[in-house]
Amino acid sequence: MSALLLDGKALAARIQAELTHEVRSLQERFPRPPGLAVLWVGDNPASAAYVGNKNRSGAGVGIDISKGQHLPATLSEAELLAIVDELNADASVDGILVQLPLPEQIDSNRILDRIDPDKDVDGLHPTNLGRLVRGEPGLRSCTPAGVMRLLAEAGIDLAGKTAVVLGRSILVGKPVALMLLEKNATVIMAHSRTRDLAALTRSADVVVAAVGKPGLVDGAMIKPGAVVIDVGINRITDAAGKSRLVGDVDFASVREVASAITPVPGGVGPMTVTMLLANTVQSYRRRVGS
Ligand SMILES: Nc1nc(=O)c2c([nH]1)NC[C@@H]1CN(c3ccc(C(=O)N[C@@H](CCC(=O)O)C(=O)O)cc3)C=[N+]21
Ligand SMILES: [Mg+2]
Repeated sequence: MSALLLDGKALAARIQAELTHEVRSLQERFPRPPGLAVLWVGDNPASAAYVGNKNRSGAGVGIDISKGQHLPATLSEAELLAIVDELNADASVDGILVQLPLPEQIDSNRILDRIDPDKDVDGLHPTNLGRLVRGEPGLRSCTPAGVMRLLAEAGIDLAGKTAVVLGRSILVGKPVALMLLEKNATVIMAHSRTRDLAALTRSADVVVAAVGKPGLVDGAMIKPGAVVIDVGINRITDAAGKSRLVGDVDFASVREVASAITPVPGGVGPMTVTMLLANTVQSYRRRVGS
């Protein structure tokens, strides 16, 4: 058996086309475009591809990305707080995303706490995380939202299924576990201290890997017919000395066992960017009163 490929790139393109249309028709009534400000501090290479992709896609759907900034690695916390304050007060900005990780002189939670929750398109402000825990609508983290959208579009029903989430980060593991729970999955959160990970993953109908370890999940750890979502984005140098992007899942062995699998690249990554744009449009609608 070879698993169905969950094509995030194709789905992202479709949703972005819908967003483009939506933005264009909104602009017939509201003159200003949606505005997204991405703040990237320092030169973390993991962020480079993401920022580039967001800028291209954002501009593509008609979002104004001009308030974004690439800031020096030596920036102080006070300086970053001041920039967030300015963006909070700027009526042309609907979404603010502060790229993580931040340099060590900056406390990321203090920055995230400062973002206006209604502009928090990354869904990381305590108010938006609280709404998620409560099951209320609100801005939701982009990667988890992208995972859920991929599952929904593939018609994968989660009710009563056992879902194992690998990784407990605030960016992915914790929020995706809550979203799976909201769809009535039985959710198990595994992490670096988990004993006998393979026994847990072999019991799972759905595995979401979000750890950042290439090859962590292989075919022997997967129950035949399970759905495997690979959130990992790892840049490695392969045997031929070429740099390439791989996930946390050993794609070759898992695809022979799973019923559906996301590739890396072209799976969850493009969906993350797309959910960010969707959140920006959602925030824009709210702010212009539509
Ligand atoms: N506040 C914050 N929110 C984030 O959501 C966030 C962050 N910080 N810091 C960094 C990570 C990483 N991340 C990616 C998103 C999309 C791709 C993506 O589009 N990947 C493409 C390929 C990109 C390439 O070719 O390099 C793909 O998987 O097909 C990658 C990485 C979001 N992150
Ligand atoms: Mg962990």
